[in-house]
Amino acid sequence: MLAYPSLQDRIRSEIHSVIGRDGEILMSDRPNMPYASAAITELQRVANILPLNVVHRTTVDTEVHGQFIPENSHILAQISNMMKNSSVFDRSEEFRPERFLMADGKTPNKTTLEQAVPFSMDKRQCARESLARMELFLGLVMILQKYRILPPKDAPLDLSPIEGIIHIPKTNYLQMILV
Ligand code: HEM
Repeated sequence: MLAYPSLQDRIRSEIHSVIGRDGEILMSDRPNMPYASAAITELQRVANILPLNVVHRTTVDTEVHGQFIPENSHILAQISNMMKNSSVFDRSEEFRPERFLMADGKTPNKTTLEQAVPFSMDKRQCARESLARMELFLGLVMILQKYRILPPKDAPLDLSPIEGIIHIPKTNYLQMILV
């Protein structure tokens, strides 16, 4: 998002129209901020912190789309791969929050949303997904309400992650401009 200041401006104008420049953000404001919500989903799609899911195991012989998987197989689902390569994500390398909204710019797009699965899916999906989603929403809104974030002044922006079990951002000395 840092690489797209105009997109930040669009989110900020949505924030200001709902809670103003100095208002306090509440979770009950989220339904009125469809663009900010879509931008967070897009952020998690393109910059997912978990490159691979955790390992699962089949407890019975299983078949997925005609592919037989015997009992006791270890399964490592590639969440990031799905979010990059699913056919519902048109021009998937581009950062476009609009892909999670219908043409009216407000209604959530169920087709794309159901393929954005940073928290995995079904019974073992992230146990604190709702808490993480709250933290992401409140944190992002509180920052963008007050600041325009720009890339470092004297160095190139490096958005490539430190690779590991989870992806960690590299240090970048950002500019935070009060708006
Ligand atoms: C952006 C933040 C987060 C992401 C992307 C994320 C993602 C995930 C993923 C992909 C799994 C594995 C699901 C599976 O086995 O298929 C998981 C499991 C889990 N997560 Fe998160 N998580 C996040 C934040 C959190 C937070 C803040 C907490 C706790 C405060 C948490 C608690 C857990 C727990 C307890 C499990 C294990 C669930 C189980 O095996 O039944 N997560 N998470």
